Amino acid sequence: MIEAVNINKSFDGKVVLKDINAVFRAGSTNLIIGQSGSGKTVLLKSLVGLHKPDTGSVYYNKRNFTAMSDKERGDLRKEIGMLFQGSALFDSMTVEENVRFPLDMFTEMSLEERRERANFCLNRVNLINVNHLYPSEISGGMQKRVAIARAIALNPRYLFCDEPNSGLDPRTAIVIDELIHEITKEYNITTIINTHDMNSVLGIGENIIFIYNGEKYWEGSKEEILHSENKELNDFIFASKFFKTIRDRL
Ligand SMILES: Nc1ncnc2c1ncn2[C@@H]1O[C@H](COP(=O)(O)OP(=O)(O)OP(=O)(O)O)[C@@H](O)[C@H]1O
Repeated sequence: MIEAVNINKSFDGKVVLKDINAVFRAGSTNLIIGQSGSGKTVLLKSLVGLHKPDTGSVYYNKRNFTAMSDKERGDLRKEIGMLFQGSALFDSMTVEENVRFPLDMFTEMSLEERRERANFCLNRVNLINVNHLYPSEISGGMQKRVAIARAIALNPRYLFCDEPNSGLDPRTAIVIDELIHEITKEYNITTIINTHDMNSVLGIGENIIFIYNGEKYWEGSKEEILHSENKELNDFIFASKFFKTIRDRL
């Protein structure tokens, strides 16, 4: 579980996050949604320690991350997997080397053990016989799977995903969402996902937080979101004609 308590963040006097309180549960896909510029990325970066909140604290399973020394924070980061926008694979490394990378960096495992673990993770995301290929030789959906395999290589307790299905066709996007959801359940990971994608919201939104102008305006599940009375949330989700039609039929 990750808790954000009274998080405030400004840049050059411009308030970007206002008193955010949120609980992100283990074994759940927790989604942060909101329009462009609402503060989702700044919140995600504040949770993971890439931004220091001006005030407020972040707790990882009751451990106060904000108050930790650099060394303690560094140790805790080994429990965190990250899935960046655009996969962020290393172009000059093969698929297997990409997945092995965190194991090479942060473990004392032998080469054989690291290769075994990389293969286990690649199998888990249904990638077989592509170990020797380079990222440019595989599809965008496969690149995302490699990035997921790399993110779970160290057995993370926490997984952060920034727009995990950006750039993918709708069908592949659903496959990637479902994979993240399955892995979250299987390993009881606290997963936090930044997204604009309403398909993700309705597919895997177990706990959804809606940010509007840096404030948390709404919180609920995918079952609740289509029935919300919150005007700003409705303006956001029903900006799409498709979802408006769905609501009108409910
Ligand atoms: N390092 C920074 N310095 C100054 N301002 C910043 C910085 N990072 C973000 N901001 C500002 O904070 C606001 C929120 O940005 P943020 O990237 O969190 O939005 P977002 O909701 O993630 O948008 P998007 O969906 O487009 O990625 C924006 O006005 C942005 O310009």
